[in-house]
Order: sequence, then structure tokens, then C-alpha cells
Amino acid sequence: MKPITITNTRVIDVRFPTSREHIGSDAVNKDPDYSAAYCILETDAGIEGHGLTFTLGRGTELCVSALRYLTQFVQGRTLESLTSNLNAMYLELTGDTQFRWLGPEKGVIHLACGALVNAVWDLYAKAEGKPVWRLLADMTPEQIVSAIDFRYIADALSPEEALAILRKGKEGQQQRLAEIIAGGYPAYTTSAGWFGFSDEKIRRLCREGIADGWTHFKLKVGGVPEDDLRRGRIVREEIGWQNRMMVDANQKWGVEEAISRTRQLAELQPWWMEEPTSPDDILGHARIRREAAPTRIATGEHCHNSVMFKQLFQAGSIDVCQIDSCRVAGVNENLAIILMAAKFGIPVCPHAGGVGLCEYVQHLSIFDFLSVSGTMENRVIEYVDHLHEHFRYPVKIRRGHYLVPTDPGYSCEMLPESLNKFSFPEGEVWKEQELETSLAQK
Ligand SMILES: C[C@H](O)[C@@H](O)[C@@H](O)[C@H](O)C(=O)O
Ligand SMILES: [Mg+2]
Repeated sequence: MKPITITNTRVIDVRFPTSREHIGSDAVNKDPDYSAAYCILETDAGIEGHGLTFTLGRGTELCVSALRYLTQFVQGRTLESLTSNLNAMYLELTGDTQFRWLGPEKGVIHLACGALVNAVWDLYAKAEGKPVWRLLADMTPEQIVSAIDFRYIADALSPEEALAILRKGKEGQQQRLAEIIAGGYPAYTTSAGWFGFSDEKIRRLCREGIADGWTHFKLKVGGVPEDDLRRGRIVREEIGWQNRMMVDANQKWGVEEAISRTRQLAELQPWWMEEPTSPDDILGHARIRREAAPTRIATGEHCHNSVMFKQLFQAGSIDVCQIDSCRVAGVNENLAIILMAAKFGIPVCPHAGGVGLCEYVQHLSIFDFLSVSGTMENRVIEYVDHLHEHFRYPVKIRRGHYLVPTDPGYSCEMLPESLNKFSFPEGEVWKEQELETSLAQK
């Protein structure tokens, strides 16, 4: 077969004005405009690799700039030269001797790296004619392990241990595949519980969620204590006690306040408390977990690399591991985190929503089920009911479950008309906004 060469790369700043309706709002991020630094890898083979990293509006230009810089590492390369040694690709992208000073492996440059690594996986899967979950599930344990950078995590998970987990994961894979194709992967909804929503709206959306078959609901907390409790009681009134409710404070509190507030919220019997404090506070999370027990503690959407996850596991800081498809450097690093979670016996319940995150993470959870943990028990993928219409292969949800995607690739390809309309600042939507603002000022 003729090698596939990446002939051109394009990077786009794309932003959706979600803050206008408080969609995505929480106690800390009050006005998110769901956005992405988006890249397209054009090839000479009639297929393209698409990848994005999720941002909240302002600052996306920084990610775009970092992503533009990183694309030089793939420009002109054959796909084979990247996929024949996936860890080498990861090391090259994260190891630029000057650029890495801005991280290393964290922040803007790591977000950008996530977009690019994911674009390569999208292209790889399309070239193989498989969805990413299938590409991963069909790989040998040795191939998966060879995609992982073990430098900083081998003290917690050695390549040999990872191999043993993956070899075991091959047992019964066909049966699990049939199970997941028939029933899908369980999900939870955050769409009813955004911070900026009124009590009436929360009530109505919970009711609608129940009618649509949802059994797990997440509520944003971190406001005035009485407000959190009142809103939580509304959710309980609507969903009952047989369904599950989670609460998310989005890093609002210091450790001691997090302990007392988590204890107060215990009357709602949350299935987990998410991001109670700074995402970097590994020992703080461990203390909250101990002192606010039995409420389970979840974090990960802001956990910036596999080393942080390693320490969260080692310190016994979390009950739920919330991987994010592009906060860390894409598929490669998430493979490491999923395998570490399996070793430490912590369920992976991915962070999703935003723009494109649901499309992405479904592949990782399906892989986790098929090849690593082998179970869907106590595991749910987040779902947020927004912006899917902009994707060529949007997620499919049935009665609170993700249906297994079948199209080749990583499901994150946005439609060209959406990219045009929402590109920032020149897209139609932002031009209109500019006009409205200038008229209002006159
Ligand atoms: C600003 C974003 O919408 C966050 O609130 C969101 O990612 C959230 O933490 C979540 O868990 O979905
Ligand atoms: Mg969250």
C-alpha cells in the first residue's frame, strides 16, 4: 500500500457562545464559551486527521499558537513514521528542548499536544478503517504498551504489569464486545444541573431526564450552602433515591471547607463529590476523602498528566478517576492512566461534555471495558446534551447509554460549515456579536 503522507496542516480557533444561556456554568467557570483549538491533518490519500483540545473561550488563541508550533513535527511525515513508534511520537511532541520549558507536560502546550496526538490517532484509525476503540482493542498487549511513556510512572505500573493486565483483558473480549454492542455503555447527564440554571429549570430538566431514561444526574454545587442544599433537594425530589446523583464543586473550596461542605451535602447521598478543591492538591484530596467519608471523591478533568494521576492513586486520594481526552496528551497518555487505574482498582468515569469530549471519550471507555478493566460496574461516561450537531459522527445515546460508534476514526470531526460559522473572530456568529456590541455602545 502507498504510504500516507501528511501534506498540510491547518489550525482553527473555534468558539461557541454557550455562556449566553449559562450552559456549562459552574461555581468557578461562570461564563464558559465552549471552544476548541482544532487541527486538521491533510494527506495525499483523500483522508484527514482531525483533533481538538477543549477550552472555555478567552485563551484559545494561546492553544492555537502552541498547536501551530507543534504541527511542524508531523508536517510532511508519513503516517507510518508516526504510528510505527507511537511513544517516540509522544516523546518528540512533549520533548522539544525549548518549548517544554513552558510545561513540561502541563498547561497550554500539553492541551495543544492532546489535540495533535488525537488527530494522529483519528487519521490512523481512518486509514485502518476502524473506530479508535476497535483499533485499540485489536492491538496486541505489546503494541499498546509500546505506545506508553513509562519514564515517570514505572514505579507505580511497570510495562510488565501493564502487559499482564492487557493479556488478561484479551480473555472474554468477544463476549464483552457483543454485550456492549447490544446494550451500550452507561452514562450520566450533567445537562440538568448547571450552576446558572434556575430551580424551575433544574426541576424541569430532571423530569425530562427521567422520562428519557437517565438514571444518573450531576448537579453543580459550590454556591451558598443553603442554595446547594435546596437545589440538591429539588434534584432528589425529581429523581428519587433509587437513581444516582453526583455533585461537582469545580475546585471551589480549600481543603477544610471542602470537608465541611461535603459533610453537609451528605444528606443528598451523592454518589461522588467531584473536584472539591484544587486539582493539584493530591494530599488535600486524600484528607477530604478520609474525613468526608463515606462520600466518594472524584477528580481528573484538570489533572494535567499521568504523573499527577499516579500520585492521586498512590496517595489514596480518589474513588473515581475522571480521565479527560485532551487535558493530557491524547490517547497515548490516557492508555497509561486507564492501566494505572486498573492496577489500583479505581473505576474510570471520564469527564466529557464541553465540545467534542463525549465524541472522544466513548472510545476510551469502550477500550477500558473490552481490554483493561473488563467491567462496566460502577462506571459511567459523562454526557452533556450540547453541540453534537456540529460533528460529522456525533455520539448516539439511547436511554442513558452511549451506543458503540462504528464510523472509522475518533468521532471528533467537525462539519466544515460549523468550523466556518463559529471560527473566532471572523466567523459569522462572532461578527454578529461584534456588531451588536458596537451598536449597544452607541
Ligand atoms: C466549565 C465546564 O462546563 C465544567 O463545568 C465541566 O467540564 C464540568 O466540570 C463537568 O464535570 O462536566
Ligand atoms: Mg466537573
